[in-house]
Amino acid sequence: MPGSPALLDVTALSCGFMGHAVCGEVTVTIASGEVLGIVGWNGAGKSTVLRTVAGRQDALSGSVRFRGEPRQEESARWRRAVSAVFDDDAWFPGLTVREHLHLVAAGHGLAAPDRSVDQELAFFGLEAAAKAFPETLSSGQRRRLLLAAAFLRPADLMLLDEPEQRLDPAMVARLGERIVAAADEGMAAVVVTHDPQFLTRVAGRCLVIDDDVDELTPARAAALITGRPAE
Ligand SMILES: Nc1ncnc2c1ncn2[C@@H]1O[C@H](COP(=O)(O)OP(=O)(O)OP(=O)(O)O)[C@@H](O)[C@H]1O
Repeated sequence: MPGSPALLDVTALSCGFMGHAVCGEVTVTIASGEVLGIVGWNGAGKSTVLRTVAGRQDALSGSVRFRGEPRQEESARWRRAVSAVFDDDAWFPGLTVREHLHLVAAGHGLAAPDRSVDQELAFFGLEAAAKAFPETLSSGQRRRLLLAAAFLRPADLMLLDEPEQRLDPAMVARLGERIVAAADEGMAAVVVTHDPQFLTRVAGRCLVIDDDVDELTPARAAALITGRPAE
């Protein structure tokens, strides 16, 4: 809508530890329906930036605004709107895969929780593991469970840190389709990835994180991280 605020407005955000920035300042605006990729070498600061945007660690300086207002990481409004997947899975050891998803469905007040949970179990190929406890899952199955929980709940914005990690190629392709479909319905996403194919499949724009932070097209960013010239 003309004149309406961006969904997410990141301005001169400096991210790091103990007062030291790990990368250049980030300034970017994201609208509903946009998918922003983030790439960069190991240790460049991608996860630190995503965690800072999410409010999981304090910014050194700069701001993050959500729907035109300062993002308050502890507010129910922000947590209701934002679904995040980081590499820090934590489970209730006594709950099965299905029960974890039911917990998420109940927490977000889904109208038809049984059907929604069944759909995500099917989409993420977890039907056979529905009665398993997390500790008995493979690392890829645990990642599938994290993603199933993230997609089960409603979200206006998804923050995904290397979501393709540990997934088999068929699941990576399905995940890409799922992100694109969600964006087509208005969800915005920020996706950190090392996978050039996945990047160009899902992202409409891309930030390259380094001492300076630049915005490139996903095709150019994919060429950069694979070390070949862009076509
Ligand atoms: N808790 C921490 N305390 C201090 N420094 C940290 C901490 N976590 C990460 N760092 C440092 O911050 C820098 C950026 O780390 P970050 O995890 O954001 O990189 P990344 O781009 O996501 O890397 P990768 O591609 O390997 O996942 C690295 O030099 C890392 O050693």
